[in-house]
Amino acid sequence: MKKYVMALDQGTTSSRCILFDKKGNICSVAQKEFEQIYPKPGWVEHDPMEIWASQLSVATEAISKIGASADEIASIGITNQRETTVVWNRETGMPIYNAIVWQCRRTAERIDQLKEDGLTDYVKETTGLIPDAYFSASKVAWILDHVEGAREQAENGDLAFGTIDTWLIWNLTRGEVHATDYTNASRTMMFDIHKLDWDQKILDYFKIPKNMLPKVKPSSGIFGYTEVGMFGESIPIAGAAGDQQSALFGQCCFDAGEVKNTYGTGCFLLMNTGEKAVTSENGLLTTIAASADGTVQYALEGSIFVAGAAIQWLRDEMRMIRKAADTERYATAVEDTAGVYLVPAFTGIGAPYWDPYARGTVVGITRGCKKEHFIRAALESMAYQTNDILKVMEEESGVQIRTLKVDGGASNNNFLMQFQSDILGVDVLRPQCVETTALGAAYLAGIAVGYWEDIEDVRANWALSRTFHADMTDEKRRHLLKGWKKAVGRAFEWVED
Ligand SMILES: Nc1ncnc2c1ncn2[C@@H]1O[C@H](COP(=O)(O)OP(=O)(O)O)[C@@H](O)[C@H]1O
Ligand SMILES: O=P(O)(O)OC[C@H](O)CO
Repeated sequence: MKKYVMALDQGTTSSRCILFDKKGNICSVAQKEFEQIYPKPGWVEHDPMEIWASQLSVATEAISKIGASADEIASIGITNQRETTVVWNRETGMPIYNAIVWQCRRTAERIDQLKEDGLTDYVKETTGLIPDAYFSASKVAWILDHVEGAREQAENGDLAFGTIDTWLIWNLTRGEVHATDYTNASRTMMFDIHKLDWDQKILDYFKIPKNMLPKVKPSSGIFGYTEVGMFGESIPIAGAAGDQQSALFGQCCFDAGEVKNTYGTGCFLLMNTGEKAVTSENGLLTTIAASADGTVQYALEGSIFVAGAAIQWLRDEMRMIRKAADTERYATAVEDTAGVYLVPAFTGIGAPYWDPYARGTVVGITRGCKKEHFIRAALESMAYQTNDILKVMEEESGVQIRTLKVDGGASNNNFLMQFQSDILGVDVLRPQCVETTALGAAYLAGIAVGYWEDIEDVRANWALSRTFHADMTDEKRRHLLKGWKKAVGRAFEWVED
């Protein structure tokens, strides 16, 4: 009997595997952090082999932890950090360079060139994206330009490109399947989100041969089967979606106008806009949302590059805290930040400003500034950045957002969620399961094989854990936001010559 659906959640800082049952309960979980490689300031890489090894080992661990067997697993759903780029040799299966991570800024100048070449509007209209080093296209071009012999090999058809979903599918099927889904393709800046095909003009511009690219499929459906020896039984890989689209699905935001915000390494606010691809004039992205019935749905997205990563920075580099959860205790030990603002623009700043040359800034420090104020300012920065996006989203979608569904690691922080509600002036809803990214992938894979019937079947699983109600005067909110606006202004164009 099929008891579980397996979700493989390959995030920016860790690989995770969760086995869910029919009610959406977590039955087993295994997680492993992996190395972040910073070869130069502003550059970020991962080792693709470590990503694959960690993902496989947590999958095996999650199964054995509860004594499950592979034949009890109905299907596998994959969800992943998006945009991160891997190029490998089809014959050997070996990457020709480290994965260039979504946060990496090395191709910022290449994107400046694209803008000078007058392609900004074309890229926006075709891909829904604002040209930026964040997306995969310029990363693939960088690898082809900098790895010896790579361009020639690519032209001969010897190389394959993939985002992390594609890399995992390739390895799970031992090189049988080279595929991605619509949501991941929509983050490459090479995919026409209206025609649902790779865009030849952009490929030509970056000199990327089309033969490197994976086949693009709906997010829910059979991608392939795991090789028998891997788990002792061949399991269908029946779902794949970028992690933010997967979280939107896992939060059951199936209808136009529904919104979620995920507080992970970065923070991503997505609104389902249904069959309509809403174009933003103010720094939001148009992207493809995951759906279970093969129809294409769209979303508006505000991407914040640094959220929980600022907390990791406090832990690992500043050594101010021992673990992320300690931030709540420090933040509530003081009344406010004593006027301190931290703008964590470590890798430039994303929506709605899009300045790749912005850098991290701390302002407002006085002699009385304590560690507690600093930590509180780091948490508050997530809420301020979210507010910047939510206001633009309301304006552009014409939808007034009254409640915000939240998830991701940092949504466990009660101080942050209360402050978020106060700053937005809306109710913040935290579900019982904040692993919605993995849950979304499980739903996509489970619906594809009939483990769940349809979206109505899974909607019943969504359960509220806590509502945070706004409790701040308008005057105080205005005062705090005014300070934030000034602080963000100080971070812009820091490293531009
Ligand atoms: N209680 C907490 N308070 C603040 N930040 C937290 C807390 N718990 C986790 N985080 C932050 O959330 C992030 C982990 O969330 P997760 O959803 O697992 O991220 P990802 O999928 O990007 O790896 C880390 O950056 C961590 O610093
Ligand atoms: O690893 P996360 O959860 O912060 O997500 C990363 C995003 O997919 C980047 O676009």
